[in-house]
Amino acid sequence: MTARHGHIEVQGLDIRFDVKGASVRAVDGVGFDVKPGEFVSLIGPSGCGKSTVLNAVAGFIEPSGGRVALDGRTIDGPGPDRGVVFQQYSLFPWMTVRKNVEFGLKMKGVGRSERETQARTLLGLAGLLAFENHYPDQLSGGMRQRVGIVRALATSPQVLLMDEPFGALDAQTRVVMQEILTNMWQRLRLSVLFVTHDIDEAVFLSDRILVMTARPGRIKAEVTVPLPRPRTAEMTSSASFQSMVRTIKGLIREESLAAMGGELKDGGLAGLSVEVGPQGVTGVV
Ligand SMILES: Nc1ncnc2c1ncn2[C@@H]1O[C@H](COP(=O)(O)OP(=O)(O)OP(=O)(O)O)[C@@H](O)[C@H]1O
Repeated sequence: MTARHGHIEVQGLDIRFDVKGASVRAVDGVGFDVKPGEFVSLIGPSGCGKSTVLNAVAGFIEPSGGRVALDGRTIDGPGPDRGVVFQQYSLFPWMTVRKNVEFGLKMKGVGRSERETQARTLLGLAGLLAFENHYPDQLSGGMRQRVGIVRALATSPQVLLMDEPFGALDAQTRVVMQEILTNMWQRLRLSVLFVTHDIDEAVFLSDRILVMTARPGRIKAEVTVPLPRPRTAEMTSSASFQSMVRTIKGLIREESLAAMGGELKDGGLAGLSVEVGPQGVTGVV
């Protein structure tokens, strides 16, 4: 199945925030697109503006300049064509798993039996059907986040926007969740914009990775991931996987160092030299 909708276009995106009366430039002239059915990750040093870009595509933040569009229409607010998943599980604790998934459908006016069928189909795809009548606090973190993804998918969005969705999970659960997500994505073929700090995760999941500069965030590099699909855990130890991880790590390291240099300057430490010995930093002179 080929997706025909879900083309995200970001052109010349500038975003500034007012902080204590001063204008802080978070994102500066960012441009990229996500083709229908493509999986694209945004990665970069902390504070470079990844979440800000994603929030602009979600319609939660209004751009200070530039344009964000979905299928040719300028985005001017949140909408059911975009499902969003955050790191914090935002499930309603008083609703069962299935009722949580059905919520968006109910808001759209979908009838009871159709809601139930759609929710159960997606829960089955995520391996959660046996838990449909459980409450969120009866589930593990990984299961809760799977429900969060299913809930975001329930209204059949054209685009899934994910901000560090596995950031709160332990390493093993995270790997399993990545496999589940890549399997679900392959069946549904909707466009995904995925924000992460985890380079291995970005390479494992993505068709393309956009590496951002330190703040103000721009696109520093675009890395295409040529690994075949379906992706398997074994691929992560291949030479080409590891080489991509090294390349991206190098790009982010340059930016993290640049950002720290800036912070040192901002803190009035410019001009000082750092002495580095075999045990690490030994003094500031
Ligand atoms: N609502 C806001 N008001 C003021 N400044 C903000 C706001 N949201 C973000 N910022 C600033 O914009 C910059 C980019 O933040 P953003 O959260 O997008 O970065 P990020 O790359 O997602 O960071 P991290 O990887 O640490 O989550 C940061 O300097 C942040 O402090």
